Amino acid sequence: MMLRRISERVSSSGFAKNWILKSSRFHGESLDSSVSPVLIPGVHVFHCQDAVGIVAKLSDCIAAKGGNILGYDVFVPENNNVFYSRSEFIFDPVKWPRNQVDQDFQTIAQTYGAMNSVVRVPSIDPKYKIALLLSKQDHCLVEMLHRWQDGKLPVDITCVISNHERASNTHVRRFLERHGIPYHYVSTTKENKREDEILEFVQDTDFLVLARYMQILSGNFLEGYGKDVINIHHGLLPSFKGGNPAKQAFDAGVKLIGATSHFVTEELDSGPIIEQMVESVSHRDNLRSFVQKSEDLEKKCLTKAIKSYCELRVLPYGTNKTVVF
Ligand SMILES: Nc1nc2c(c(=O)[nH]1)N[C@@H](CN(C=O)c1ccc(C(=O)N[C@@H](CCC(=O)O)C(=O)O)cc1)CN2
Repeated sequence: MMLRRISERVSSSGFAKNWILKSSRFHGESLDSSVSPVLIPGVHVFHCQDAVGIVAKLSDCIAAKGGNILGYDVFVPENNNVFYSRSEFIFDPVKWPRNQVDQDFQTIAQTYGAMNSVVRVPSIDPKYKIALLLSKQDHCLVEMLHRWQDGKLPVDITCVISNHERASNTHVRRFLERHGIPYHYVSTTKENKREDEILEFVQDTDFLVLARYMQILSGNFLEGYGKDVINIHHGLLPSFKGGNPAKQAFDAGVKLIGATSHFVTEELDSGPIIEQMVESVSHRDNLRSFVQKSEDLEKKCLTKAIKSYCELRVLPYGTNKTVVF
């Protein structure tokens, strides 16, 4: 399943929510780095069959190497004998070298036959490499680029691919050129979606982001790519799948509109949901305000989903759901 890819990646980088620690020291310690260690943040996510003592084992693994847990989320669903956890901790990489962190957690993962066990140390591990795909509208892309530029999106953007051409003097093209990010115009037709060429461009990425890419990706493409693809749908799924969800919602007389970020599966707009955002609408709204409100929601929804994914907050749950810590 697409979501299993998360567990296949040992590391990536990103920042734990609400604190970005370049380094940290325990209270009362000397600031002289030759005396007190520089502590760096790490994140670990774990998914296995439920059993007694998992939290004790995982927290002892961190404490035994002098690590200090700053946050710990656990989820054990009702009537489902599975265990999910996500821990945030700081540690001294001199006392607990990066590869040893992986080995120590892997030993526990083997003990429990874990389905997922992934560690990430933002200040050491390479950032996720992503490619962005879009069609005509570029408001989601621009939002992603600006947040990336502000350092709020811990990724490396390897390229932008679009089935719509953009002149070299446009804001998007000028921004990409300034940052050395290639723009690939891959025109598509109903008969030829040129997926092989797109696959070539994205082979070296960790995951893909569809930022209003209005072409349905084939099962062959998704299988050939073999890693996660995240989409933003400008509607509140599962309602209003497909094209023009804002118009569908307007015609339906809804009082809430929304945006949904989800994993891409072969079936259109049906993959596991990662993030949703909503806003009230009323009889005073028209189609234009529906579209404007939807676009504002989808920009925020997509960037929050990507940030959560990069921070290892998103885990597969059941057949078509996610746990988002
Ligand atoms: N396999 C998948 N591919 C894509 C998904 C997905 O969930 N699974 N999400 C879409 C994005 N999308 C809505 O969010 C969407 C994209 C395209 C269409 C559509 O009807 N496209 C037409 C062509 C439209 C055009 O050329 O302008 C089509 O492909 O026939 C609906 C919804 C991205 N891909």
